[in-house]
Amino acid sequence: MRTLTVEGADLAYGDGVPVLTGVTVTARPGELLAVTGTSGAGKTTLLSAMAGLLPPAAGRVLVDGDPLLDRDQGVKLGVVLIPQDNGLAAILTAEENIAVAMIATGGTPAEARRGTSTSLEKLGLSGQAGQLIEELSGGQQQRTAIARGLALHGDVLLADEVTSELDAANRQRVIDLLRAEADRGAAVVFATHDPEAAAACDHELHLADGTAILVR
Ligand SMILES: Nc1ncnc2c1ncn2[C@@H]1O[C@H](COP(=O)(O)OP(=O)(O)OP(=O)(O)O)[C@@H](O)[C@H]1O
Repeated sequence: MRTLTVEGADLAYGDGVPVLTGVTVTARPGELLAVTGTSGAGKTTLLSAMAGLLPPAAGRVLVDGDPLLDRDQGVKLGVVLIPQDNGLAAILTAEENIAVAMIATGGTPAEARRGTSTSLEKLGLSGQAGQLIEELSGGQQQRTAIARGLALHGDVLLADEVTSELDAANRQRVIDLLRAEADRGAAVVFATHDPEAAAACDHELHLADGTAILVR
């Protein structure tokens, strides 16, 4: 299992003013790290950098001490991102979305079949396996994206606002599943607006006014 470290990172889009400056934080195997902050504080920006999608303007993102240079390398190193906008293909079914992702990351068709059905079941979506994403509710789509993220068995799991459209029971189910990922040994980073969800994590990094402070 791998440790992801952000070291003195300034994060910006193009030549713009940095969204965050001097971010230093470590996501450790077996732990849940909440990333909190108001809308626009930079949670997605930080998770994008942790995924290898946004190279820091200054500082570094390291996976087990090696610089993370791009998303392809992130995927190879087992850094899984569940994006805020779910990132699912609308014209594929729930099970196809998961199977495609598993096969693209080296799974065999048999593993993809098993992994798809197990992960959909964990999210209470066995009955929706064959439905097109565009036919699912917002919360069902969000749960499908989580099922896909879990099926990839990442060493690092980055979950961006993945409970925003869920009812209380499903929100708790997802928090329990993220905890189970940490118990499996993954380093889990969970961006959330929800104070109760943040309280369920081992540590909390709070983003405000362009800086990141580890409050717990
Ligand atoms: N692709 C982009 N290009 C330029 N600026 C961006 C881009 N994406 C985000 N930003 C800016 O970066 C800042 C932080 O946005 P970000 O999406 O990281 O916040 P957030 O904390 O995830 O917000 P929310 O809780 O609303 O999802 C905002 O001011 C936003 O306008």
